[in-house]
Amino acid sequence: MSISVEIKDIVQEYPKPDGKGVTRVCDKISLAFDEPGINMLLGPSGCGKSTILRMMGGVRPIGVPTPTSGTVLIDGKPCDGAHDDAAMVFQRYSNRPDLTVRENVAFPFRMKLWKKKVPKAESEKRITDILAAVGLADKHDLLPAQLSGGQNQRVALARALVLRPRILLMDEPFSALDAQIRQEMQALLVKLYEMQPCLIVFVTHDVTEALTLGDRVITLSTQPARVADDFRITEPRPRSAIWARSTEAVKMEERILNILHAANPGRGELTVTV
Ligand SMILES: Nc1ncnc2c1ncn2[C@@H]1O[C@H](COP(=O)(O)OP(=O)(O)OP(=O)(O)O)[C@@H](O)[C@H]1O
Repeated sequence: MSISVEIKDIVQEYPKPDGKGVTRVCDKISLAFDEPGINMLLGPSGCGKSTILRMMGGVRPIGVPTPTSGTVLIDGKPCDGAHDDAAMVFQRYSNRPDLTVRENVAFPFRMKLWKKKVPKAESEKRITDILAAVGLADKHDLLPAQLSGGQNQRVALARALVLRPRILLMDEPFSALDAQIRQEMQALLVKLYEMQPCLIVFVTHDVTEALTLGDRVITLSTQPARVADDFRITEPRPRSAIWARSTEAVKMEERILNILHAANPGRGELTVTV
């Protein structure tokens, strides 16, 4: 699987709520991703992480030019609107309450584009396979209200991955889950990534989550955001508790926290899970 995503000199300004002028949220952000991998994106609240993720997915807010300047290139071509290379997973799993687990996962294939692209027999097989991979084969005919938060997030993950996206954009997907379920979901994500490698960009406020999952950790500064730090982690996954307490990991943790604290002294939503 080959993939290249380049974010070049992105500036994003949004109109101020009182209508007087604009707020610059992102200031000349440049990032390049040229291989499958799990890329963690951290930064103080409001620095524009979701904005960047949406831009990569070609999702545009109504009435605001996005980006204000700069470009996002996918395989060298400008991404200036919705495209079918990326799938998104959000903190709120946004499953349709009136559809069963299987129908929710099948939902993308109802869209004309995917109906045309993937023959019915193939889409049915993919749905069955991904439901098994996320551990929901026996729950396929339940409704979202009959599932736990973790199970609902499994449905959302399955719905994103059933399309076999080259880019998976994840916006704090596990932050509403309790610690144990979150760890299970992290392990599941790694398993799914190994089965089907793609370019994952994963927004989190949790430094431990970044060090547990990331091949690469990118930290943004406060608004207007710039890339403050960008490093790789070569330790193979799954990463042990011994590694998490190693000098290498502790230094990485301090490196991230120093930037976040400098950006946001005394407040923010930082978490370190022990
Ligand atoms: N469509 C919009 N119109 C106006 N302002 C917006 C719009 N979208 C985002 N913003 C503002 O831009 C800033 C960055 O928002 P964004 O959600 O990208 O940040 P974030 O880093 O993901 O935040 P958090 O960590 O709190 O989720 C915020 O101040 C937000 O209010």
